[in-house]
Amino acid sequence: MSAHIIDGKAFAASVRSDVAKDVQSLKQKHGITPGLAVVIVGEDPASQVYVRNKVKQTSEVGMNGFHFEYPADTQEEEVLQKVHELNNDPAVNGILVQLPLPDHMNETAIIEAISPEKDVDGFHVVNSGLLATGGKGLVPCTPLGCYLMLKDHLGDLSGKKAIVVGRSNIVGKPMAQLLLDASCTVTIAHSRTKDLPAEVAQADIVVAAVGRPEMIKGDWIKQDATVIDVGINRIPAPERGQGKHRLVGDVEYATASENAGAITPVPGGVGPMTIACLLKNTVTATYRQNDIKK
Ligand SMILES: NC(=O)C1=CN([C@@H]2O[C@H](COP(=O)(O)OP(=O)(O)OC[C@H]3O[C@@H](n4cnc5c(N)ncnc54)[C@H](OP(=O)(O)O)[C@@H]3O)[C@@H](O)[C@H]2O)C=CC1
Ligand SMILES: Nc1nc(=O)c2c([nH]1)NC[C@@H]1CN(c3ccc(C(=O)N[C@@H](CCC(=O)O)C(=O)O)cc3)C=[N+]21
Ligand SMILES: [Mg+2]
Repeated sequence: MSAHIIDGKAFAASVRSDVAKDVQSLKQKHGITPGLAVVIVGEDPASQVYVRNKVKQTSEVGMNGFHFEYPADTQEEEVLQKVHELNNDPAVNGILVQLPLPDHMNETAIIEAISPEKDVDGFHVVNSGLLATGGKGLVPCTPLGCYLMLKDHLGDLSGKKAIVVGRSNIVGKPMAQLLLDASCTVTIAHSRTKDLPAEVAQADIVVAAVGRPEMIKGDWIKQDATVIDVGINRIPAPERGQGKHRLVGDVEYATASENAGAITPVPGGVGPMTIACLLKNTVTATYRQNDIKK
């Protein structure tokens, strides 16, 4: 059987249209236009795609976008200064500092400098702490997008066996937390996991966030499992012409589609949902900062 393809692009469009309605109502009833500030240091190619899509969609939903670009050799102090300025700017409701930062910068110090109420990435220790303890913080965009797709496709997740492959602070760990909150039985796999194929084979839900092109093989996937592929890997595509590239996920898509009940494509899966959730978090942050109940 061939898997249902979860259309992240279409789902993201519907999330954005809800966000646009909220933005309209904030403007009309409260005279507030949500503002998202994005800080980029250096030129990571993966980040460029993300930022390009984000800039366009911020204005499409009627929000203000503020962009600050710095060369790779900028001093950390200058970025910290900008973050403090944005923390104190009432026109800015959300702040995102694009990762990775250049090696000479302390990523943690910069993330922790962001006011937790404006941390729309959900990376601040206050927000990860709130997520871990069942509190009301801001949830990281990529895991939130994955979770919304899973809920939309499966409904109740309770009792399902889920595996998250990858344990980064920005994807794997918060993803596992959301699945646990939804009462899944959660396994977190990583580079030291002994028998990854056997672990994956038990899972009703597989979330792949490894960063290695198609490393999760299709024949590991249990019959009818739901597969969420977070990976964004640019690989050479000489068949498209010299020097061309294409995007693939962390899952061997063609073969996984034969076993899975449903699967997210790359591109067109998790990526668009991440941006939609960033806009959603910015609206959520705006409501909370202004003590407005939705
Ligand atoms: N679609 C989107 O919106 C987004 C996509 N991404 C993509 O998701 C992927 C993961 O991102 P991120 O979490 O930041 O990546 P990291 O590099 O921070 O983490 C990768 C994780 O994968 C684990 N890993 C590496 N090799 C193996 C292996 N052979 N077997 C099992 N586990 C392994 C690592 O284990 P260990 O901890 O032991 O080293 C680590 O926990 C990337 O492709 C990235 O581009 C990321 C963010 C957003
Ligand atoms: N502070 C911070 N927060 C992040 O959330 C963050 C980050 N830094 N750094 C980089 C990663 C990566 N990431 C992506 C989001 C969307 C797409 C995306 O829109 N992808 C589309 C289009 C891809 C294309 O066509 O090239 C898709 O998958 O369909 C990609 C990558 C967010 N990240
Ligand atoms: Mg990383």
